[in-house]
Amino acid sequence: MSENYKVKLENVTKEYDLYRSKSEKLRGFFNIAKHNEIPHFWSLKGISLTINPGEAFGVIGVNGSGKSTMSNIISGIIPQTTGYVDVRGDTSIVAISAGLKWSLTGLENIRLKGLMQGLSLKKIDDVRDDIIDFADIGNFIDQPVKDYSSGMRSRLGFAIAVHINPDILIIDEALSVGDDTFYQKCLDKIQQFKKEGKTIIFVSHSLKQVALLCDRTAWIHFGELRMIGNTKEVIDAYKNFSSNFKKKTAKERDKYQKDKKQLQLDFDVHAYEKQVAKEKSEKDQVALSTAEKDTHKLFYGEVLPSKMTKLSKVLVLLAFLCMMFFALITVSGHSITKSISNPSVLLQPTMTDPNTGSSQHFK
Ligand SMILES: Nc1ncnc2c1ncn2[C@@H]1O[C@H](COP(=O)(O)OP(=O)(O)OP(=O)(O)O)[C@@H](O)[C@H]1O
Repeated sequence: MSENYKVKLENVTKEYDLYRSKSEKLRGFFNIAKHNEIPHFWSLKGISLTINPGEAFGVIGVNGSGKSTMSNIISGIIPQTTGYVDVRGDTSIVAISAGLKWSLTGLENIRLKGLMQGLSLKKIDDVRDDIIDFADIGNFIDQPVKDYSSGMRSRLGFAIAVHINPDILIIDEALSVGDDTFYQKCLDKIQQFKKEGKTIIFVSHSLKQVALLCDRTAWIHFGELRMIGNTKEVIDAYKNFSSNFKKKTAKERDKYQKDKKQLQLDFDVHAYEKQVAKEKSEKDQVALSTAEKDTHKLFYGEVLPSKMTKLSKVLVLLAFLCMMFFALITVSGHSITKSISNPSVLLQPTMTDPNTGSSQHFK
């Protein structure tokens, strides 16, 4: 029987290349940069967790710990670097920085998000007024979103996300910029969602809001899952960490953060894969070679390479050579068959006589 979950992550990592120039970016894309030339940062270092249907799931952690990276991977905005991601149902994300197209008006954004979610134009028209009512941003609905305040963007983003009826609602820090009245309205809507048995992923620095809303919570710490479980227990452990951290001197705090970030720069995904395979082999009592094969499939089976592979490099080179060949044929004026049977004629361009139309070779 298949497991009953809404979201499953297994050994999910996310690597960012820290390019320092456009030429580095280009070389990075074509995968021709020298080994270790471009620094890498591992925003996630192997996250495994499941989120159950109908659960309100909290995600907490210090700034830069990887919370948004994880929620963006779950919502499909960015791909993982390795690992298995299974999301059962439509997701809708409300985040301060995601979702709305800034050059479009509020109304156009409603249509766009609705269409992207697979709603018919009729269904979008049906919910449009509810969204406008909920967002309560007056005539600004006809203005481009770039002219909105952050609170107004948050209102519209939240209103759209909850009215397009997603199976999984992801809220990433989006309640922190609204005023009190709107915040209460959002809380009521989230509670209604919970009652309807929908799944909610709630990313927040507000431990009070997480405690109020979430059944289970994950604490992400510098790219790793530090703790997962009952919300109160996780929040207590996090508060304990924070109060101990505050007791350290500024120098100690700085060193702690630098060391953790360095571990994210030095993370070796191949060593991690080997370690996962070894643990799998011991746990499932299977040969190491079998576990290594399974682990490799789990890590890379559903991941599209973001850089050029050897095969794509060869294909691009072939396409380039073909293009050059046909360009030379055009310039030389010889026929394709003649050029293929004797490519050296490409070096002897012909000249067409404008009176007779006949061609002659240049010597
Ligand atoms: N596009 C990117 N390129 C390089 N590094 C990135 C990129 N996006 C995120 N990061 C890095 O990944 C790490 C995790 O970022 P993320 O936004 O997921 O953290 P967060 O826990 O949501 O932080 P916050 O609480 O401040 O919102 C950070 O160190 C960030 O600098």
